[in-house]
Amino acid sequence: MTMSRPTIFLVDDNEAFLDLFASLTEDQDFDLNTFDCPQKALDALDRDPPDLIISDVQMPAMSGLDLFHRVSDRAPATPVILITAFGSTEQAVQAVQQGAFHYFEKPITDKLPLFWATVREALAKGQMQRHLAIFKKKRELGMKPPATLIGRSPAIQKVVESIQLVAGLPATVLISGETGSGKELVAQLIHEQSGRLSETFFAVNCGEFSSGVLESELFGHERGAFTGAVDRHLGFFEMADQGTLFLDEIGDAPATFQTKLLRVLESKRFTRVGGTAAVKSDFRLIAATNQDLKKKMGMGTFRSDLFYRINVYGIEMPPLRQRREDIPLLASYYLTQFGQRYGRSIQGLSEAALHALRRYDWPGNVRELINVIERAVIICRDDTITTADLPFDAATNEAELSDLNLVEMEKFTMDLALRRTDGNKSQAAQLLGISRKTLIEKVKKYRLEY
Ligand SMILES: Nc1ncnc2c1ncn2[C@@H]1O[C@H](COP(=O)(O)OP(=O)(O)OP(=O)(O)O)[C@@H](O)[C@H]1O
Repeated sequence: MTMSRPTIFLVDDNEAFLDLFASLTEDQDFDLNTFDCPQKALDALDRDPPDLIISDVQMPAMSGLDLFHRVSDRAPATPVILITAFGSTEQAVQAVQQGAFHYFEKPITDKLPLFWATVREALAKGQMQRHLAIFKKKRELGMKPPATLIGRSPAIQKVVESIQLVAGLPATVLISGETGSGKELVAQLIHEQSGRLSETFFAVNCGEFSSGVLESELFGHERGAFTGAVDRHLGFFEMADQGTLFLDEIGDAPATFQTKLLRVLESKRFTRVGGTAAVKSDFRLIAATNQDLKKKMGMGTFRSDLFYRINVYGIEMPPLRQRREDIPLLASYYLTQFGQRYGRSIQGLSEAALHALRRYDWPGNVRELINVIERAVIICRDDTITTADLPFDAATNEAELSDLNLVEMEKFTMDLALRRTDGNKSQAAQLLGISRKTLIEKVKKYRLEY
């Protein structure tokens, strides 16, 4: 299924008509495949469904009406236009009553403008149905607002450069990093900057589903593929055509799925579960993992050929504790966001609260920080968030100060002075009563970043 040039199957046992039709369509904006026998058309449909089928009604092996019924079973979204000769109009009318798109009486040469208009309408309807299926799914999943990557640390700057470098290339990207460190956000940014034709970005967590469900979610399934498959279901591979598919926790993908995924990535084709038709889809894959895939490869639980296929370009997300200078920026960004959401006008965080945030190790990374800020905004009674609004034990900095040793006390005070002066070292040194030179030395020693 591609959105560029549509494909039309023309089925007629009369070869002269096939030739005539082919010559009429030379300058039309679609690809025409002609079949002198309906069975051949059905076989081709199983391999690669067209966007429209135009068929004669009276044919020896199978009537156009039968062909229409079989098409509705195998590819219900494919519109069918029937062409009738004298004497077979009744069958065509019956087919239209049962859902065929339209019928025309031969000769069509005397009504070509109307015929082409109908063909275009049928193609548009087919495309609209596919768009609608994708649109519905997108609405179901909730459209994501544009991604914002906060952070000025060198580690985040490196990530931003990687995104810019790889976004426009068709390469598969593997993002690794701890949970909540922003892997999905980076994937979304790559998608936004990739210029992919469609705006679809689908995220699927491979660890969330059992093997069977994962396959049916990604490959889709045909009606009757298994108990409960009452209708055809489009999978994410198909819906992400021209867009981006983000496979999170790829390390958790079951072995059978890994094998099938490798095949899809190599051929860009797949079949729906329970189906035989080969479906084409041009999606860009971004995968993510919070596990060490090389280790899993060593243990034999992750296919090495799949690893090399997805790790064409790797991006490593640094954990938040390794870029503590981003914590105040993230905290204030999300403070504003939640302040607006909950209708609270909170000015900021107390020095001690900010200090506690900077000291904490954030095993849940940015996601955990967001939760902490949201909770703080909700419970905060004043216009400033204090350590009392923070959940973790280490937050009680005021009480904890007496426990700090002298070095930590010094670090804390310098941190405070630098923040108060917006990082102006001369002013901070003055405030602390030490020389600028000493301050610079200590800043370096304690790795205080401003
Ligand atoms: N640098 C950042 N700036 C702003 N928001 C961020 C940043 N990094 C992460 N976030 C936000 O933190 C939350 C968690 O990020 P995300 O879902 O991308 O993490 P993840 O690494 O994919 O997590 P997991 O491994 O658990 O799937 C999201 O709401 C995301 O928008």
